[in-house]
Amino acid sequence: MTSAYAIEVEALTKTFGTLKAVDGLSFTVEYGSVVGFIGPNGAGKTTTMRSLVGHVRPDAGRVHVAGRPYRDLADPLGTVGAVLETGAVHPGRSGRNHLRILARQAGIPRRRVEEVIDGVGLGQAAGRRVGGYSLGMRQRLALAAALLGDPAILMLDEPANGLDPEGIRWLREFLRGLAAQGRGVLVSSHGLPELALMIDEAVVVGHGQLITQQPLADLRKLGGGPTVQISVPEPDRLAALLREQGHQVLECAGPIVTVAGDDARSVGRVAFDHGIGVHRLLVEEPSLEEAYFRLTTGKDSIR
Ligand SMILES: Nc1ncnc2c1ncn2[C@@H]1O[C@H](COP(=O)(O)OP(=O)(O)OP(=O)(O)O)[C@@H](O)[C@H]1O
Repeated sequence: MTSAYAIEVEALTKTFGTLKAVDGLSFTVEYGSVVGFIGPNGAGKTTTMRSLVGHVRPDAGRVHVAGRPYRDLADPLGTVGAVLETGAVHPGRSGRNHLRILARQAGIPRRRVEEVIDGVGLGQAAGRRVGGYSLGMRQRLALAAALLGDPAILMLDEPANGLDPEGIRWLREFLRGLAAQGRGVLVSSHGLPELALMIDEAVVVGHGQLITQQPLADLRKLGGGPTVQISVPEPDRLAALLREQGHQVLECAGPIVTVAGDDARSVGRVAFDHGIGVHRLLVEEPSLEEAYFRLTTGKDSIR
């Protein structure tokens, strides 16, 4: 490997007319990790990914894959595989034929086609016309194409879009597997929760600028700490009693009292000791959705 980083974006800026699609953006992706590239629609994710594979010429900044600009790579297909759109496949061709044509054009041996078909679990569908493929199968086919050159770096633009829960689960396992083999993976999405179980780190962007790059575990904490939610017929009375006992009551809304921390047992005990019937008692873990919302509120950028 020629560089410590699979992907390195430094002070990238790209303007279309008067619109700054990407504005001084910097982040990195390490080998052996899956990084989520997350932001609202129009935040500049696709433009950044297209810059990384030379489809877009940056106005300023540095976009390196495996330590170099894409155009300077000796073996581009063997270095980085990108799934930036999934539409451009001849509908009358079978998935296998589509992959064979790509392989022939790139001087990749035919047997590799069967390997990638197996790798993405296209199975029987490989022999069928692409026109009849579901969105999930199209995604697998696009991934297979990106993997033809056995690249150490993968870039996927919104791969979770339109996938059912089964498809998302498959994608998660698949990307985790690629990272476990030491590959660096960048995967974009407009929501954080969708990627929660797939990624090690998140690069969050808004208006073409970096909001934060953090490990997933740290982002979770931004959603606030855990809370105990207790539903009772006398919420105001219970809230007062809890405060007397030193609990921090965060909210009293309808029948539900929300208490900071995760000590459901002692919250329940206060209700029990004072003869207050408990309808429901649960611990809410800090939510990624909340963290993402806090980070991006006011930064929606459909431009
Ligand atoms: N070729 C282009 N010409 C003009 N404007 C463009 C071009 N490509 C992108 N843009 C604009 O740049 C901004 C950033 O777009 P980009 O597609 O990079 O964002 P994104 O984060 O990928 O959003 P989405 O999730 O909607 O794809 C948008 O306002 C978009 O309309």
